Amino acid sequence: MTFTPAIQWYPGHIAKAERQLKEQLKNVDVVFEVLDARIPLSSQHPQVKEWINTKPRLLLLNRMDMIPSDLYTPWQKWFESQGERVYFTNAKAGKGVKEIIKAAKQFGEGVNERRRDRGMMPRPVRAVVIGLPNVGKSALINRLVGKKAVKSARRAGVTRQLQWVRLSDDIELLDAPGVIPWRLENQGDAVRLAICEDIGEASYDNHRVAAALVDLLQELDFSEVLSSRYGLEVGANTGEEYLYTLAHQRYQGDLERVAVLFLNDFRKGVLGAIPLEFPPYVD
Ligand SMILES: Nc1nc2c(ncn2[C@@H]2O[C@H](COP(=O)(O)OP(=O)(O)OP(=O)(O)O)[C@@H](O)[C@H]2O)c(=O)[nH]1
Repeated sequence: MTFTPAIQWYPGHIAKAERQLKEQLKNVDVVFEVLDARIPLSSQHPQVKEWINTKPRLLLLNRMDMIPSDLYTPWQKWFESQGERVYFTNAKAGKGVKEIIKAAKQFGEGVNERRRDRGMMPRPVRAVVIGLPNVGKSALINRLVGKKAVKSARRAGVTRQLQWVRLSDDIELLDAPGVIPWRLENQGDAVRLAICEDIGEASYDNHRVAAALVDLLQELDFSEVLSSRYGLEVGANTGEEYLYTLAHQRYQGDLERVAVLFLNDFRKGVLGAIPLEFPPYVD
């Protein structure tokens, strides 16, 4: 038996967020798009390319600490095969940040060459960090700026107003990240985004999302992390049955409590570095 999490989205908010994002994109030369390294495919928005148009974009696979390091090269190769450049970051610890600044400078040189060709004065390259809610945009901006300029929190949706920050003589950054709203037509993506908490104004049943995570861990051959953490094998159980049994064995049948505990364990990395997506096979 499979369960479809009841994920709801609010169209008015999505339209407003899209307008704000497009406005931010209009003002910059380079775009840093933050993806979740655990789900690099689901955390991409299909329309971003169209919105950015010809502007250079760097894909940042953030939360690199939450996947095994032997996946870095395969992902890099896969994205290269798609014509994309990716960088791995751990925005919390500040890993991979210098490389991004270097790459932005290179793009800036290109921008200024084109300006010079048109008889215009060179100026610092303007950049913006964009991504789905809670993927680590603010943490990354803090690292790029080098001080706690932007509030970063574990809860989705804390990002505030727009301002430029000078990173160096060559780079200016919008201190407010661009939040990408997600129209979730694809329920598979929706479930993975909900599991990783990379969602904004959405609501869902914790126990259904948690059950889907159990199913996914089993499908991806990670079910032993469950038995070692909770002392209960998944065996032939569905995710829903597993959580139900766990709730009755340990938590007086409190399914919601088990679901929240389990989702938090996954989201905080307590269960280990567990990727939920792998690079697709290419010939
Ligand atoms: N383990 C780990 N945690 C991270 C990383 N980057 C960010 N985080 C954590 O993820 C959570 C969300 O980070 P934020 O920077 O607030 O995310 P955001 O994308 O700005 O979120 P919104 O403002 O809601 O759009 C925080 O608890 C961060 O500490 C990372 O690379 N690794």
